[in-house]
Amino acid sequence: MIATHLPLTDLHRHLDGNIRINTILELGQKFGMTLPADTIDALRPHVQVMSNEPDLVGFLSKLDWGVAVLGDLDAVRRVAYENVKDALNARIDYAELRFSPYYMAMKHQLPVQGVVEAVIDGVQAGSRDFGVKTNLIGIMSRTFGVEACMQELDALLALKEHLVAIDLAGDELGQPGHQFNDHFAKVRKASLNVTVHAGEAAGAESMWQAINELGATRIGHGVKAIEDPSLMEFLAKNRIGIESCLTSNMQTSTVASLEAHPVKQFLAQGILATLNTDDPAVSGIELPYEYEVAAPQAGLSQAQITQLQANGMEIAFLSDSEKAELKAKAVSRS
Ligand SMILES: O=c1[nH]cnc2c1ncn2[C@@H]1O[C@H](CO)[C@@H](O)[C@H]1O
Ligand SMILES: [Zn+2]
Repeated sequence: MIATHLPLTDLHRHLDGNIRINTILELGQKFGMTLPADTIDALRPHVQVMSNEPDLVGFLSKLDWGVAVLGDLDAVRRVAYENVKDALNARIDYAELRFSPYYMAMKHQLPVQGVVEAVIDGVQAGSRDFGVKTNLIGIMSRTFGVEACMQELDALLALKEHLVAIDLAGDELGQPGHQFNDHFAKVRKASLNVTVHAGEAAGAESMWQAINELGATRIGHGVKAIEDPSLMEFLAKNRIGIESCLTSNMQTSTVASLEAHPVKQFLAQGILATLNTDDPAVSGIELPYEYEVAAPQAGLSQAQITQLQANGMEIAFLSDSEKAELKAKAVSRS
């Protein structure tokens, strides 16, 4: 269950992994594109994971149609705006929405910095209209290599005052973190926070690299920490947050089952783990499902689930006063 006296956060949510199926259909039509199907039900298996994928890369291919229909910057703005409405519908009080402008720009060769501007615009409008507090995290999509990521980073840093952090996502096995040391030196110089997808497809060494070389203070997924007791200790002691995404981890075959997910051990160790969605539309889930169905299936007690929710406020990229304001609001409504 979700505790109403605490703010509900989603700190790991890809807005380009959360494009509504009917929006994909409408935009596909608008831009005269041939989609693999022309009804919601027939399109679903092309854009949503229906049964677990064999690996991360198989899972990620399900995001491709959503970004392929972004034919102009208005389409980007629409998708960003709808994401905030979706967050409201999921009862989220504070969302950190992340996006990869290069990936979103790719199919129709949109200007990458224009995509960043359109996302900022759409999310600001959504936040205002729907009353959900949001921040943005810029993603470098490692899948497309070192140079594309540098271009992507430059477009993001040009608008850095609208971002709270930079992330590295995509093919962790094919494009290991050490290739991105220079990129993250720039990120740190720009005084942005660092969160990195690590320990999802690759092992604990990828998490050590993200922390020690890239400067990550939070880790996306981090499932493989369980293989390294010294890393588990380090995460707890140094308050490195873990953004857990239970259903996603099953669908990418990172864990064999929810029961086998290490999030319980993370909490037992005192690690600041949190519950998040990853790619809601692609996974076919929302945050309440993760709290009410996935977390109990992962063997978590109500007290542990509430701990995960409270941890969201600990590791959010917010100032102390912003956190205090969100907490006071939650207490006053409960
Ligand atoms: O679970 C995930 N693990 C790694 N990368 C991901 C995941 N979900 C989405 N992306 C990646 O994030 C970018 C879009 O925001 C894309 O690069 C997509 O492949
Ligand atoms: Zn992710």
